[in-house]
Amino acid sequence: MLKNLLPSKPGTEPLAEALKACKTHFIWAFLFSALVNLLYLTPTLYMMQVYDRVVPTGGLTTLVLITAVAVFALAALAGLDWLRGRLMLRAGLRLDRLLSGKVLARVVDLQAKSPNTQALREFDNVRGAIGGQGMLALFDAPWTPIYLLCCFLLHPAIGVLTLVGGIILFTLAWLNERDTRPRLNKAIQSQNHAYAAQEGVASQAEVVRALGMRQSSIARQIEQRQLATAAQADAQLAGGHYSGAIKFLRLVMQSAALGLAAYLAVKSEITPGSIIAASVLLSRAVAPIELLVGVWPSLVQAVASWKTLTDLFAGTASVERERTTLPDPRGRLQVEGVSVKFPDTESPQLRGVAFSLKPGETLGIVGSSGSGKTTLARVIAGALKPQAGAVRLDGAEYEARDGDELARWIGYLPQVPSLFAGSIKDNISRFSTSIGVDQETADRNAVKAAMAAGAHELILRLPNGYDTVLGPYGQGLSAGQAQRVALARALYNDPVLLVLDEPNSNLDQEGEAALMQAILGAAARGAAVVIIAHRAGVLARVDRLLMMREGVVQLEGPREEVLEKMRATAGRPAAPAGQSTPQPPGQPQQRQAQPQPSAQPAQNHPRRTQ
Ligand SMILES: Nc1ncnc2c1ncn2[C@@H]1O[C@H](COP(=O)(O)OP(=O)(O)OP(=O)(O)O)[C@@H](O)[C@H]1O
Repeated sequence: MLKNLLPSKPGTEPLAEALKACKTHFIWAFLFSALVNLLYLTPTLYMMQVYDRVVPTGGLTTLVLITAVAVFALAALAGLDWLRGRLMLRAGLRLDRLLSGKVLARVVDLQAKSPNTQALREFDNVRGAIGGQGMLALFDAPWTPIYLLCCFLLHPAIGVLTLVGGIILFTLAWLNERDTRPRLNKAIQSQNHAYAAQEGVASQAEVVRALGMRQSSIARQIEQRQLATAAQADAQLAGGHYSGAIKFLRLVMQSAALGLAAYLAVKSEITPGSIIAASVLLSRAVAPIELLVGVWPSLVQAVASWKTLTDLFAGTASVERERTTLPDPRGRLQVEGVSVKFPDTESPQLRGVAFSLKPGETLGIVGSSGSGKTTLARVIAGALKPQAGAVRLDGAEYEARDGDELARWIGYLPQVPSLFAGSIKDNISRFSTSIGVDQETADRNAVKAAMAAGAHELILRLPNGYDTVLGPYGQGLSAGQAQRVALARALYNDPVLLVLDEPNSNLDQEGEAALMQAILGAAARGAAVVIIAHRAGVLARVDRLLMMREGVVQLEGPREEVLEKMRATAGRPAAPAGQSTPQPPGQPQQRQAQPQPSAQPAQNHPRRTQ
């Protein structure tokens, strides 16, 4: 089991290194635990001395002496116990310092359908178990055999009683583990679902209110919460039966030890001092088992959380790969046979998409809803990793550059602007002052990007201009304003590749003109620009057009040639029900089912890919 817990898969190195950095803390805490457990024998030995030496002889000097020694030993015990607790707490804090940033980075990098946004909570579970009683209980466990040996030394009968009792207790602890672990795992899962649902509703509270979904969302949350609390209660009840039985058995064993020792003392097989010592020794021998049963739920939760973290790190292995520093790219984009299939879907959303773009060229991507335009934009922006194929910038695969270094060269305006809580200037400069860029440089570049996006005047008209602070999710701007600020953010630091996903969906005429200027400006300085648009205006001056259909590139080539093909295709017989072909940009939408483009194989320009 321990072997499974040690992170060995590629990508989990930071976890292994963090554990290694805390190794000294663990070793010292373990050694101190050994001393603490030895010193726990003090009361036993003290009692034996008092009953066997002081009481029969009335030797008060001896009493003072052994009392002084016992007090000293107990003080050392308390000190060492405090020290080992502190060491484990420090180990937890060190883990936090070494790993919390990396955990957050991995969460951001995770490509899964439902990223584990609770990874930090999972990490806190692990830290809590290390800094709390859980690990100390594990360190105490190996001392059970030592106390057992002491019981045998006292008298074999007392040893046998402790051994039999220990075996019964151990069996109960094992049954407890077997019964409660699946219940606890189920409880943890339901709890995570309930928290995630609650966060989802809280972040969409306005929509929930406006759509009159208050009662239904509360009912759904209560249902999930009830499932979670029922699963928790079930696990607690199952654990409670065992801990109750264990406590009962321990008390019975303690009394049985007293009785047996008294009988042996009457028979003069042990000294009277050993009577109470036998009971104390027995309870020390079984205490770690009882303690372990008590902390078991938190240990199980910590183990589950550790496994989740290991999977998270293994699933994002490429983040910390060593990479050769490459020259600055110029903006030559190559998309080679890219395929994407989202988890839990039947067929791929992108299939063998291929095209290329030179620096300074502009490409418009069109296609009906759900044809895969946004998915392709996400792949080109480096936000989504394709399952097959490659995307290259100046010949180098995206993977060849570190994620942040790659993002430095790409400007991305997603379909939903996705601004963050913070000032407008921080949003435009991508919060770069938080990673050491000086404020003056960041401000200068933010203003430059806003000017390139034609958003400078608009921002100056806001109540606090560039210092206007946005709320969570960038609240505080109109949809059009947000889109223009997000365009400025995309243009920050003059990226060589610009990916704009429906950049004009919320813009007025002035905004659209500014957008056009920004696109032409970026192309003029040599950036490759990819624009996805349903509305024709912004595509009027692109160099090339690419038409998507059901995840496949249907047409691709110089704008006029593709338009001609689309017009020609639009004159063909109607498509089967449920399918539609987008109109050439700039043409009015037809009322009837749209005609299908022909399925002829590709010929010269424009290219046709199936
Ligand atoms: N996270 C996801 N999980 C599963 N399927 C997804 C996911 N995102 C998108 N899809 C599916 O991928 C397909 C392509 O979606 P995409 O958003 O790329 O279309 P689009 O062409 O941009 O549409 P629109 O013009 O409406 O924005 C759709 O069938 C959609 O249902």
